[in-house]
This record gives sequence, structure tokens and C-alpha cells, in this order.
Amino acid sequence: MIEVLHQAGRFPLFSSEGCRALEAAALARSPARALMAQAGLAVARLALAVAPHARCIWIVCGPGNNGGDGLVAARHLAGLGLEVHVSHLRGNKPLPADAQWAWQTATDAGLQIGRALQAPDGCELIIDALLGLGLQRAPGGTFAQAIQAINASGVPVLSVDLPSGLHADTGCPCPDAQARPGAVVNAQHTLCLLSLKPGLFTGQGRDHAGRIWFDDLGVPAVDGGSGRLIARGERERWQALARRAHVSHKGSYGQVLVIGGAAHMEGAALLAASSALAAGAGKVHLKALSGALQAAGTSRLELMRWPEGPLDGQTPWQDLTLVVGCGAGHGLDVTPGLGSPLPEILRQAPRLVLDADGLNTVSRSTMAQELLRARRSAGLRTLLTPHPLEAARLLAWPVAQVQADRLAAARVLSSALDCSVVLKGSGSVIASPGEPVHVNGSGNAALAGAGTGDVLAGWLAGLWAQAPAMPVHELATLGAAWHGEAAHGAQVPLRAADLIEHMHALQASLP
Ligand SMILES: NC(=O)C1=CN([C@@H]2O[C@H](COP(=O)(O)OP(=O)(O)OC[C@H]3O[C@@H](n4cnc5c(N)ncnc54)[C@H](O)[C@@H]3O)[C@@H](O)[C@H]2O)[C@@H](O)CC1
Ligand SMILES: Nc1ncnc2c1ncn2[C@@H]1O[C@H](COP(=O)(O)OP(=O)(O)O)[C@@H](O)[C@H]1O
Ligand SMILES: [K+]
Repeated sequence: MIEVLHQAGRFPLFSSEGCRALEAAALARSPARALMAQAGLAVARLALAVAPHARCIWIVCGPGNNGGDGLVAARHLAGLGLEVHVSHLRGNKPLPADAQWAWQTATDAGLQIGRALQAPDGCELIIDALLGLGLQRAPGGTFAQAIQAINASGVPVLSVDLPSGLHADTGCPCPDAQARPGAVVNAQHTLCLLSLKPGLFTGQGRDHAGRIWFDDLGVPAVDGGSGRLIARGERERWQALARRAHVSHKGSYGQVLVIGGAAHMEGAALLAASSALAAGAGKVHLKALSGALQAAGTSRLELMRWPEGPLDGQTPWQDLTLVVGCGAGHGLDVTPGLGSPLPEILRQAPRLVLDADGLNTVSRSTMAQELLRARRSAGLRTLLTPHPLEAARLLAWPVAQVQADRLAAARVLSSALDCSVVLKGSGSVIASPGEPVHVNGSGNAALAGAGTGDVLAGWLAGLWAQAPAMPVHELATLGAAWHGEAAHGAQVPLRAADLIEHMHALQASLP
């Protein structure tokens, strides 16, 4: 059993369908009931580890195999002499065979199984085994009552496989975007069984799941087809890649050009440029869209001002990694200063990070969308870094639809525009044509402040300038992981300029 986000590595994620296929294959290879017996034992062990002093435990079981896992755990915990109260919510349908076995062995062992919808007096731990992978609709009736009672109890909760009510594929509280969100358990711990589910790591998953543990029940990991969770260890790959030779010089580490910073939004472009510099780019240029920024001094004396006036045919595109769009307007009100050079940029720039108002401009221009789509086949590479609203504009979807299935939204956007995408937010989703989707496990709500996205865009370009051949999907994964990691243990709120310093502090030092 591991606490998955604390491990180094990339872990396969499985859709519900993939989980079912893995489960069926594992069941065909194991003796009857073996998986559920192991799952229930793992739940009991984790319960003892996270609540070692608890004497009274309420185990809330549902009508499927998730409930079966809870019943097996109940039998083990009661066998240790703990006061175990079991509520079993089942309809008129017969229990699945494994859960029926768990029910029978629990009652044979003398467990009393009731239907109470309240935590017993003196309860010190709740085990939530109500609903797992089999969630079909938003919980109502007694299920909703039980979830509300669990959440209102103030008692620590360990959820089995998933917090009940959370959808495994999406991290949403209901199976589809149209349905009204249902109740979801708020757990302190979740023990995910057999295979990792993407919904634990993106959308609302992290808020409901608490600390996420994983037990593969002895079934070897295979690629789940649904993507990969990015846990720890990405930065270490970079440090091997980006070794600096003694004889190197500023020309060895590439050049970044940031285009942005319209009137009143100058800070965004400065943050992106400062971030590219901290990431290690050899030279960072700033093409300001506002006269005020052009004229003003900056706290970063290393930045180089690009000349005033339009970009021309002399621009050395091949030498540059571009960040376009940070602070180039207000929402859809983008400065014309960005619209005019954009077609030339889309036709020429070999490495382009398109952020914020660069994305808003594209969402309003079919010509820009066509130019964007043509880039990959022309050997030009592009990384889009939308937050959910920017993604919604590009997709012409409501933002709720983007958030209802973030993996799908990132995949659709990446394939529609034929480029790499980082869909930002809790559990950023990284999608690229022909690549498995990555879900970034690092980061937290300390990043929920203005300008942290500009820092990410600049950092990505700063890394890319130093490693121009790096595949965009890998670059995006590395940048998102690094950005999130810098927020771990940071004071809240984390100001964007300070975030750059935290990210810089994670760079390797040279002897
Ligand atoms: N079969 C096995 O050996 C294993 C099963 N496992 C466990 O089995 C779980 C999956 O089991 P199931 O497929 O039985 O699914 P669940 O136990 O998650 O739930 C399915 C049952 O809940 C009902 N249901 C669905 N949504 C509902 C709602 N909103 N309100 C009320 N009832 C609702 C369904 O009609 C069905 O009866 C996993 O999450 C995991 O906990 C794992 O431990 C791996 C091993
Ligand atoms: N709750 C959160 N958990 C993890 N990451 C977050 C959270 N909130 C914000 N972030 C990250 O912070 C950044 C915010 O970007 P964005 O919304 O574009 O901000 P801005 O436009 O102000 O720079 C993104 O990288 C996003 O993934
Ligand atoms: K559950």
C-alpha cells in the first residue's frame, strides 16, 4: 500500500471501463473471493494505521462490491475487539456474489448488521463503503441521507476505493454534466483499490478524497489506456537532461520572447518573462504591448526590451521560444496590438506557448484556428495553457461542461487544434496528439491567485528554450509538475512573484 502522491513515478490511470476489464482479468486468475478478501483486509489495515486509538467505528456499506469490501473490513476490525457498527443500505436486488459472501461471513462471525443512518455515539472513525466504481446516478433517498450524516458527523472518514458519490472517471459529483450534482462524502483518507481512477486527482476529486492511498491487491500494473498520474520525480529527469557544461555561455541556453502586457496588464508579461529567466533561459526579451511597460523600469534588470513598433520580416523566429498572450487584454477584449502579429507568429514561430489573451484571440478567429491547426504538420510546435474558461471559449462549450469532464475537454481541444494542451486547475490535465493524457498530481490552492498562470507559461518557455528538441508533451508535464511542487508547503496565499522564487529554489545547484 502506498500514499500515491508521495511516490516518485507515473502511475497508470484507468477509466471505469478499464478498471472493470482489469478486475475481470484479475478475478479470472485468482481463487474465488480472493480479491475482495484482500481489499477488505487492506481497508482494515489502513483504518488501524490512520486511527490507531479508535475504539468505535461506523462502517457504512452499500449494495455492491464496495459494500462487500466494507463488510470484510468490519469482520477483521470486530475480530480485533473493536466496537464495530455496520449499516448496510441495500435495495431489493440480490447482492453480487462476492458481496453476498462478505455479508455471510460477517454475519457468521457474529456481526450485527443494521440500517442506522447516523454515526453511533462515541464513533471515532467512519468507513465509507457505500458506493465505488458502480455509481450510476446522483445518490438520493437513504444514500443521500447517509452521506449527509457522514459529512455532518465531524468524525474522520476513510473512503473505500472512492468517496461515495464521486464519479471515478471525471472527479465530478454526478455521472453527467446535465444532472444535478449529488451528495459526495468528504473523506480524510481514500484507499483506492486495484487500479487508480482519474477522478480522484482532478476536478473535485482532491477535495473529497483527502489523502489518497493505493493498494493494487497484488495485480501487476499495466497501462490503463486512460492516461497517467504524474506523482513525484519529474524535476529529477530535467536535472539529468539540463547539465550545464563548464564552457557553456548565455548563448547555450536559448532565447525567450514574451509578447504581452497591454495597458493595465503589464505585470502579467513581466511575470512570464521573469519566470522564463528563472527557469534558466539564456536571454529573455520582452515585447510590450503597452507604451507604459515599454518605458517603465522593471525589478528584473536582466530582461531585454524588444524594440517598439511592429514585428517585421527580420524577426529571428528560429532562435526564439515564444510566450504569447500574458496580459494582452481583458477577457475577450484583447488589444489589437496582439491580433496583428498573431498570424505571422502562428506561421513562423517554431516553439510557441500560447496563454491567456493569445488563447482568447484564437477563440474568436477561425483564421487563427486554421493557422494553429496547420502548425504541427509544418514542424512547428505549440503548447496551449488555458484555464477552464479559456478552454471553454476555445471549445465553444459552457465552462461547466469543461469541468464536468476535464480529461475529455483537454483531449478534444488537443485533437481539434492539433497541439499540446495544459488544461489548468486542480489536477491540471496535459493532452497531446497521440500521447496518453497526463494528470498532474502536484500543486494546491496556494496557486489560486492572479499571475500564477503567467508564471507557468514563462517557465515552460524558459525550459523549452534550453531543450528545444524536448517533446512538447514531456515539456508540459515537467513544467506543470514543477510549478505545482513549488506550492507544496508554501504560505497561503502564494503571490505569483514569490512563486517564481520558490520554483527557482528547486533548481539544482552546481558544484
Ligand atoms: N469484485 C471484486 O472482487 C472487487 C471489487 N472491488 C470493489 O467493488 C467496487 C465496485 O463494485 P460494484 O460494481 O458492485 O459497484 P458499487 O459497489 O460501487 O455499487 C454498485 C451498486 O450500487 C447501486 N447504485 C449505483 N449508484 C447508486 C446510487 N446513486 N444510489 C443508490 N444505489 C446506487 C447499483 O445499482 C449497484 O447495486 C469497487 O469500487 C471496489 O470497492 C475492489 O475491491 C476490487 C475487487
Ligand atoms: N486549487 C488549485 N490546485 C492546483 N493548482 C491550481 C489551483 N488553483 C490554481 N492552480 C494553478 O495556478 C495557475 C493559475 O493559472 P491562471 O488561472 O491562468 O492564472 P492567471 O491568469 O492569473 O495567471 C494554473 O497553473 C493552475 O493549474
Ligand atoms: K466508497
